[in-house]
Amino acid sequence: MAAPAPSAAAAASASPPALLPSPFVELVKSPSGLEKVVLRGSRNCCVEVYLYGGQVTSWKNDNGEELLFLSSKAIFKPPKAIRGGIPICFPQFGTHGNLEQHGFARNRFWSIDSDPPPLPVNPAIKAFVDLILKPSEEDLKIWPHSFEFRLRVALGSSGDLSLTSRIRNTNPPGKNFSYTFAYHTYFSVSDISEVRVEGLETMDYLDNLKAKERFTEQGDAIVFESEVDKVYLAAPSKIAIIDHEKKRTFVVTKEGLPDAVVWNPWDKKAKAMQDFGDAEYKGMLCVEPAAVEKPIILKPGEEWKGRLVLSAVPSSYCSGQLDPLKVLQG
Ligand SMILES: O=P(O)(O)OC[C@H]1O[C@H](O)[C@H](O)[C@@H](O)[C@@H]1O
Repeated sequence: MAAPAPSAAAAASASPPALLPSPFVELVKSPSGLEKVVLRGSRNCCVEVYLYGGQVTSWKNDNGEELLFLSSKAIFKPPKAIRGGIPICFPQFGTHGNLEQHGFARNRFWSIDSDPPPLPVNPAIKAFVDLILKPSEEDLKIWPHSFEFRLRVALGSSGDLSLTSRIRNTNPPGKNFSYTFAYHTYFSVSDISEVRVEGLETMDYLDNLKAKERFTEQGDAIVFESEVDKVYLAAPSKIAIIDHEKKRTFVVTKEGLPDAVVWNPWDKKAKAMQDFGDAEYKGMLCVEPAAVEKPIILKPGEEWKGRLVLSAVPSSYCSGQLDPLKVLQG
């Protein structure tokens, strides 16, 4: 049976400087009392990751502009997941199973992993941190599987943010497990009605607002005029979110994650959420690389890897010069 994951306080006291050897990586206490790791890049580029949830809550570019949405009403206290940034949905996405919505990884305390198994060296990485989550005795009662979930959060020298998840089945022989997963990424946008998403045209999707019924998207880029909650199936590895007003394009690259969820709660649902401002739906959009339709199955000893890379590039697309292929092929 796996040892329970240490609490945040234990993780901090067990964090000698050797755990965070780089001057670009720092463990700090936030005003809420929760601990976060700060990754610093060139100029004002910076990423913040809470040990609570293993959750990225902030990603800033060279100019110090925030690129992720974090609600002004976010609650930084268990058992609620933090509203915004990049919550990790594991071992269940949404209501696709018997666990609580989006699983439990997003409201558990992760630890800093001082000795992770190696990942391919990427010379473009400026600063990174490795976190780990193992199930506690309580977790094993609700999901009776032993696992090691390793998460690397890395800030590239050009300001790209990457998240690499490695999930290993550490059950005894013969005990497979299956799970669904998502990087529930909240992007900050200037005005949702000025945003369009490219890469999901003509894709099939399950509509969460219509009892998960399957439909096919039309041929145009996706725009937003009302509540959206769709799981696009077998989506391409690159998706672009084009913010006309900000003249900014987010490029989302995903590996090992076939699906992509698109969510905006719009006005009515926004009002119903305790940890979300009534009008905040106008300034956010979730595009979530995910594995939802076909659960991932791991045998004991097997490891799965799922990766997300985010970059924010200036766009001149408001001038009508957009070549979608350039965006989608990088
Ligand atoms: O409120 P939460 O549990 O964080 O879920 C927020 C949203 O997450 C996903 O995008 C789901 O597709 C939505 O159905 C859900 O409403």
